[in-house]
Amino acid sequence: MRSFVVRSVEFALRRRGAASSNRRLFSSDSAPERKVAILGAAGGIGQPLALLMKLNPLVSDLALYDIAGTPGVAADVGHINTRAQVAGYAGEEQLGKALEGSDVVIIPAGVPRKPGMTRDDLFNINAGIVKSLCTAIAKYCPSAVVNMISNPVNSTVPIASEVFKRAGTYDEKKLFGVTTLDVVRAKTFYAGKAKVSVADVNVPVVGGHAGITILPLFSQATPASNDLSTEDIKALTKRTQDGGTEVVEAKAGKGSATLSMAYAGAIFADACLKGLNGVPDIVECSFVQSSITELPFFASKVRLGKNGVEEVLGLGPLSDYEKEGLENLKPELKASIEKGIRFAKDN
Ligand SMILES: NC(=O)c1ccc[n+]([C@@H]2O[C@H](COP(=O)([O-])OP(=O)(O)OC[C@H]3O[C@@H](n4cnc5c(N)ncnc54)[C@H](O)[C@@H]3O)[C@@H](O)[C@H]2O)c1
Ligand SMILES: O=C(O)C[C@H](O)C(=O)O
Repeated sequence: MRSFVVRSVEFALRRRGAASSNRRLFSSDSAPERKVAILGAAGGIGQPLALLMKLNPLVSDLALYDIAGTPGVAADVGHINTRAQVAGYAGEEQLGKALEGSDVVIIPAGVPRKPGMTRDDLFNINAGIVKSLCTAIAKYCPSAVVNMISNPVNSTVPIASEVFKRAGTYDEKKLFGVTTLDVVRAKTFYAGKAKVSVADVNVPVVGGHAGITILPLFSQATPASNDLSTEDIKALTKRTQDGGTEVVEAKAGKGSATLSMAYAGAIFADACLKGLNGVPDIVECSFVQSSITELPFFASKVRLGKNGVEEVLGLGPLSDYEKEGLENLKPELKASIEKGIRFAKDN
């Protein structure tokens, strides 16, 4: 059972982007040492994400940090017989130790939505949490790649950029808003509707990570489907945009997506690690500093490499419906970005 689970996860992770010649190079025996820290590791996302990162053979050290509860999570996950050495850190006084030497820091710390809330309603609590965690990152591991999961991502990423700028450590190539869950959802919903194998599907999702700022580009979905009507595409777009709310409502007050988010976070962190390790042609969608539109941050396909972002890829050809969606999302995304920047400057 153990080897089946580990091999399945290893296979799934390697299948995504690593050429077969790289498989041996990045097996657990010869992969470079890589430390990954998860901040918020005792939470709904943090715990399953800790499990998935412990199963990733590219991770040599896994630091699990939260305000409380991490010694138990670390003891539990640490008994799994895979490569990563696990350590739990609880409380602010242990944050520095958790971060020191990290190559990748994943941040799912903060409060999740309840039914009736928008992601922006989380701003007042999560902005301060993200600001203090990023201040510590700037101090203890200024060169780390940062994967921001905490909502509202459209504002928390700009907050992080301002904190790093103020500390003199900002490297735009190393700051990522994790929008992989939007891609995961778009792939699942498209495969179901187009009746194609979900394992073969690709759908870029651009813009941001909230409501209409999430813009799936089904006109670029592969394999292409001629069977989908305009109404089908509109319904798929709306379901992808409302995917988070669908989960929040189904959980009825017990939080938002955790398991699918942990999966998405593990896929994105794995892509970052592969990029750092020099695996070629690693492309994922992410919310990054960007000049492909007039907005300073934007989610699009990004090529990952040894320094983080190697190239921010363009939008490609858009349908008229997508062009309209792009124009509609800009005012909301701009306001969320500016709100984050203002918060960081004023606090
Ligand atoms: N980017 C995405 O696609 C996406 C998807 C799902 C959820 N989220 C967001 O992720 C965040 C976490 O969601 P969750 O369901 O895991 O919530 P949760 O409440 O289950 O867990 C959050 C954890 O963060 C910890 N925490 C709070 N303040 C902290 C601090 N200062 N330092 C370290 N840890 C701290 C809490 O103790 C808790 O363990 C939310 O903001 C949610 O909206 C983002
Ligand atoms: O919807 C949420 O509040 C959580 C997350 O952003 C999601 O997309 O599931």
